[in-house]
Amino acid sequence: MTTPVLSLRAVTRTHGAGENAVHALDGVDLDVRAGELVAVMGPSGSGKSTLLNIAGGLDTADAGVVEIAGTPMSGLGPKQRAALRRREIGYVFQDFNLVPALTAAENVALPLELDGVSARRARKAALVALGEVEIPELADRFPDDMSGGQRQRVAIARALVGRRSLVLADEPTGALDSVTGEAVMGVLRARVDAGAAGLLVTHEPRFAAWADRTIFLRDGVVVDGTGRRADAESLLAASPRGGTA
Ligand SMILES: Nc1ncnc2c1ncn2[C@@H]1O[C@H](COP(=O)(O)OP(=O)(O)OP(=O)(O)O)[C@@H](O)[C@H]1O
Repeated sequence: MTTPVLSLRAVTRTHGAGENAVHALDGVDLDVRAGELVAVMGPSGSGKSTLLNIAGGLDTADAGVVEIAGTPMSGLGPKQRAALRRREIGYVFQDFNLVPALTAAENVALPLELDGVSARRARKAALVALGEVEIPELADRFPDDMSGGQRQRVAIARALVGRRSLVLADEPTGALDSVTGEAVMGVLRARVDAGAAGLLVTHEPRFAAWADRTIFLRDGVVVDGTGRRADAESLLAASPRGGTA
């Protein structure tokens, strides 16, 4: 079997300390392979965003191992980690995180330019990505002059630009009407079918149905259908699309 693009083993993350300690993740095992989209569901506060942040190198685990394409995150210094994030990982945030002073194309080109790609090549790649999310005509428009759905598409184009191998999406359909939400899922699914690995946090079963499998978090633990801690083997094996781990 190929090396997973994302691999988590016994990952634990506690926020705060002492009486206020919150075990946001408690012994999580997960593999996501190229061509696979995994949905993460669970109640508010169950650790979904923490899982995504750790998978994307925005937060670090207290214990356990996180590997991106076989490279342990813990072995990288801050600069190497930032470079890995920019090159390999696309992240769609709940609140878009677009830079208001930059146009759509400039927002999308930004991660490439930060990585040393020339402005011309970065713009070209940004226009391709904006075409993929079907808003090429908005390339020179600023975020404040767009609808929520259009802004979300820009955010997705930014996560997809430059062929990232791992796409992490935290409620990417959150602010959208259902038609636009389905379209966004279609874009994400297409990129995964083209070879990326995808991890999607969603509250909505109809969006999770686009995934190859769904894992459920409760109080920082991956649970099975009965609410008990899921055994690692069932978690690491892919099941049919829309199936549960
Ligand atoms: N920076 C932080 N400091 C302290 N506690 C935190 C921090 N970030 C998250 N938590 C706590 O960790 C737990 C998991 O939070 P997380 O945001 O990962 O949950 P979630 O499942 O994404 O929730 P939601 O669906 O509401 O976004 C929660 O109890 C939360 O209050």
